[in-house]
Amino acid sequence: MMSLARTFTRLRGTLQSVSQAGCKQTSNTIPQAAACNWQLLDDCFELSYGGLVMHFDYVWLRDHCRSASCYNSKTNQRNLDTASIDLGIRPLKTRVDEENLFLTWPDGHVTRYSLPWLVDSSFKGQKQSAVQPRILWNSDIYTNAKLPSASWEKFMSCDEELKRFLRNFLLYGIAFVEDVPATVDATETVTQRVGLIRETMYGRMWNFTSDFSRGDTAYTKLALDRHTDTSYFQEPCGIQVFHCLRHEGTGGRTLLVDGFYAAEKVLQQSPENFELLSRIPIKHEYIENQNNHRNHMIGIGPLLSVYPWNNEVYMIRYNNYDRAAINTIPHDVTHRWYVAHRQLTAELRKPENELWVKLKPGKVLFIDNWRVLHGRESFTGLRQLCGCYLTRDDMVNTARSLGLQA
Ligand SMILES: C[N+](C)(C)CCCC[C@H](N)C(=O)O
Ligand SMILES: O=C(O)CCC(=O)C(=O)O
Ligand SMILES: [Fe+2]
Repeated sequence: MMSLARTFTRLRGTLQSVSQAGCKQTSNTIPQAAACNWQLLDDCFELSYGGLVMHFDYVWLRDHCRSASCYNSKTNQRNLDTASIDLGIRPLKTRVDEENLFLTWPDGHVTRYSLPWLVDSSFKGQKQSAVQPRILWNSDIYTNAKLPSASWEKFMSCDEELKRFLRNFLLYGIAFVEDVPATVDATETVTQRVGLIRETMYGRMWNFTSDFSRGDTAYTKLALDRHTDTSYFQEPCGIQVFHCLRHEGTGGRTLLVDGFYAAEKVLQQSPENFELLSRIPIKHEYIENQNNHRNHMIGIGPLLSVYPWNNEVYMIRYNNYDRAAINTIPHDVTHRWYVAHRQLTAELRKPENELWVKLKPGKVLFIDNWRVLHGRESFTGLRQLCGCYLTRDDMVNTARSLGLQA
């Protein structure tokens, strides 16, 4: 027997058309309405609008009803119990005007969707643009952009200055504030404009020298190759803040490399390698048994975390020091993974991709630890570095509150 839904197969309409349940096939062609066409397909609703052909699942459409009974617009939360929707639901009536789509459901409930909202909320609309617009850089691109540092006084008092800073930070993954008093307190104050401090086993604010007070190479005078921090967390810290309060000696420059620029090169040259890096979960580990610090952290995730619908990278974990035994894949895949890792490493190590800066008292560096790798040159003498980690959610939250896309 033909289901009721089947009778709606290929019902179609255009702007201002009204189709009735039971019409086997309707096709309206109002000339001025070319901008909006719709069609009730067997398994989804097809909408052509704003230059896009979009497909909406019927359950999705019922689930996204923003009427007062289905959605609390004061709290912006769904009231509707999604599990109560008939999985075979179809609208009985469809109507479109200049700005909206109206669907009438079998129980008489009417849902109104604004057409631009449907575009924003559709899969096609999402695929059209990056979740996070970025400018990928090598040393020349970054240097030629001549990005101004923010200045402490203005940064603390003026939202426009904070907005400029965050816009650059979101685009490039690094940003500086200068003229900050060379104290831990002022460093903490400056970070609080951006987001919330993420306390870890290293503390809230840290202030360290090469005294090996903790069981990690960071607490020595040795060079550190490019890496991301806390790759051994299930959710690595979003932002790293560095403020060099003191250095009486030589060396100790900071190395910065855009991990997404390197990942993009891998994608262009070898999609298979990119796929291995984005699909294969790898463990990172932090084991500390020293000076009464006992920690064992394990984080599992691919080197490149990507959105599956567009391959956009949103996080890189790259820390060869902290990478744990690879036991998540069989040996043949392991070998292919090493080939892919070698290609990513070669890109990350190209001298033209390296940005070297000497941190000085007063100059606070913010690093997107999900994107930009850092390292340091070996050094001599007393060097004191303070800083903290910040949560990424709260940084983008601040950015959104200032009207930035993030
Ligand atoms: C920044 N601070 C000195 C506190 C900690 C350094 C942590 C270093 C660790 N190997 C990692 O890469 O996560
Ligand atoms: O000493 C430095 O400049 C950075 C060391 C480091 O990588 C870290 O603390 O995370
Ligand atoms: Fe580090």
